[in-house]
Amino acid sequence: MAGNGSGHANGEFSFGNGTARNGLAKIQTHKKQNGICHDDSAPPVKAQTIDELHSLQKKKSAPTTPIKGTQGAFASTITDEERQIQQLQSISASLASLTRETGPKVVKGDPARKSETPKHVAHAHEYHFTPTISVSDSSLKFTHFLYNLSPAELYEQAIKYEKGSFITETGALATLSGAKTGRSPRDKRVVRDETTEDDLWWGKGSPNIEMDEHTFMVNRERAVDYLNSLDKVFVNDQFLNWDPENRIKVRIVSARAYHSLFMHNMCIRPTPEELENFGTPDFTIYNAGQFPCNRYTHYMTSSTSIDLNLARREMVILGTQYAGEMKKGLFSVMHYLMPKRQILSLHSGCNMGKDGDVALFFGLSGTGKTTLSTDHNRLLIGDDEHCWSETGVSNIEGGCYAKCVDLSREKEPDIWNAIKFGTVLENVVFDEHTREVDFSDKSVTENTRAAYPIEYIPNAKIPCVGPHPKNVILLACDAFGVLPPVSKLSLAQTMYHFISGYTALVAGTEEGVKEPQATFSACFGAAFIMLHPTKYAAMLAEKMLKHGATGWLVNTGWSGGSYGSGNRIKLPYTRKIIDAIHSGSLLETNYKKTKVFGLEIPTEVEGVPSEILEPMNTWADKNAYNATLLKLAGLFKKNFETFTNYKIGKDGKLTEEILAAGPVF
Ligand SMILES: Nc1ncnc2c1ncn2[C@@H]1O[C@H](COP(=O)(O)OP(=O)(O)OP(=O)(O)O)[C@@H](O)[C@H]1O
Ligand SMILES: O=C([O-])CC(=O)C(=O)O
Ligand SMILES: [Ca+2]
Ligand SMILES: [Mn+2]
Repeated sequence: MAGNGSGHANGEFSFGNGTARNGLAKIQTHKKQNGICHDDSAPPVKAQTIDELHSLQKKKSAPTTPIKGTQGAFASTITDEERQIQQLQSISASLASLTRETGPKVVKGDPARKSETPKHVAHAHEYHFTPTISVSDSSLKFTHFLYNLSPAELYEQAIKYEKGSFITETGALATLSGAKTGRSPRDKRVVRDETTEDDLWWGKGSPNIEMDEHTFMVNRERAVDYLNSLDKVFVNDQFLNWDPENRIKVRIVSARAYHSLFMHNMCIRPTPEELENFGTPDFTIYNAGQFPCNRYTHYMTSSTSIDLNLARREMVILGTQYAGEMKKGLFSVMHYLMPKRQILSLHSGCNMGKDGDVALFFGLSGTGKTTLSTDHNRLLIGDDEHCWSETGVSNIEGGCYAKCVDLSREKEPDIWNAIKFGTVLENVVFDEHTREVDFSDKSVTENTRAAYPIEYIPNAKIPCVGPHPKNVILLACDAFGVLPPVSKLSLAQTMYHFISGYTALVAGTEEGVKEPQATFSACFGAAFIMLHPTKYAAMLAEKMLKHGATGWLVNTGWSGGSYGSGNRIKLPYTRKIIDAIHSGSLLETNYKKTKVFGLEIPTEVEGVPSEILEPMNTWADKNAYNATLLKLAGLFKKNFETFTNYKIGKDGKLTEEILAAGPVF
């Protein structure tokens, strides 16, 4: 008040007609002077101190279910207090150091927030769990855990404690993933034991690099000790798979609010009721990504290690903070668990037309699964990971993970609009003052990403399930520029291309890849599959046959020359092609067969210049085109050699057909 007025006991101020000594209008302190006074007639706050005022600001989240036991005979008799204690025991057990055979002392809540806790909820923070054995200094310490925080709470944690966290102009949380801005497939390890020895795919081409159980425990201990040494850890209890019969409960223990918010967005978010009855998770991730693994540990070849133990149902992350490791680590787990139940797990996007026609979009990183499955005219079931069961398709995740490089509002409006409060923006560059994001800036990485809950896409199909697919679209980003923009595939060709999994890997998603290069990745996701590719291929063939799905190969890559001389096919053209597949009109048109690959290409597609449908037309140098075509065909052939000794399904005939469906030259 000093300098421009004087307080009055009743808190009213007004400017009168008189002039004060300093020449300013004299302040009158009378009540209600002809409406020129401030309308401050509300009663004052009911607080005597600042702390009390702050305690009024927050109220206890409404209990979602009344305390059980008051609901009659069918309700369980467990009290709120017992439930809290069970949760503490469960989390202490998760964080147990197994050599010491004891969990840490755990306390729910933020250690920094104790004084701010409203009186009436303070008791909740007093619940803690103390195990009986204590053998070292670390057991004298409490580990605070922040359990399934809301996005708003996670924003506060990130901004307060994590360097590189900022709110962007549209309300997203910009974060940095540290030194690693893509996955590290060479640092992934899988425990080889009696079961996995026989079940999993090992050896050449397989993503499963072995480690033994003991080494896993060494790394697990390292991660758990690191996490327990912190002031606090984040715990997310969530679900995978929208198919209620095959839902998996996952727990993610992490050190960063960024990781917790990422998984909040990417996994399925339980309702408060579901959370109350969560119980023991089916799978647990220990993300100690800020802390390296010990290079002197057996099997370790760098300071990064992502370790999967299927028997223990656990994953440990050391030495990388790239959040995609968690998402794709869980996907690997699903690639093991689901086929055991005769359910096919797929690295694909999925959407559905208004008439219930479902399309799958397979493709490696950067080929367009997210971009093309996010379609304003169709319902989005999911952008990256699905299951195909006897009852139809279901999304594994609760969110989308879109590439943001060169994102534009015009070309991808739904993704653009999803970048708002709650969305995690990884490694993007923004204006330091306005916080406007520059999506063309690749200073941190080319692999910039947005992770948002699926309901941020306006036409998301919730629950994310649908009937059996009608179209199976294989996306390839062909850097050689010789594959046609679209071709119709026979079942054998679909299998051939599915097993081949060709693309030009777009820079950035995997560490160390700076330029696009030709890649073959079985089932369009060799980095995530656990069984031999032919197992998934046989299931896909069987399902496509049974449900009459049509296969398509769509090149979202180069036209008019290879990478460097030609250009990437325009997104609006690809969208027109996809529209024609969905509508069924592409089945009606005329086709001709290409040389070498034997692909059926349409002579016209509405909205697409016909001359680009035949790649040779777009190349100025026809000899160069032919040479490049043969070069790519040779690469396909060489890649497929490793599969020629395998039988696909029970049918020897299909295997022969698949082998014959490759390039002939
Ligand atoms: N013709 C095209 N078709 C599809 N995408 C295109 C095309 N031209 C350019 N793009 C760009 O390619 C990128 C495709 O990335 P997208 O996020 O859809 O990949 P993804 O298959 O979902 O990969 P990931 O599995 O890594 O998430 C987007 O940035 C998109 O704008
Ligand atoms: O895993 C990632 O980082 C991104 C992704 O979706 C993929 O590579 O398929
Ligand atoms: Ca994607
Ligand atoms: Mn993916």
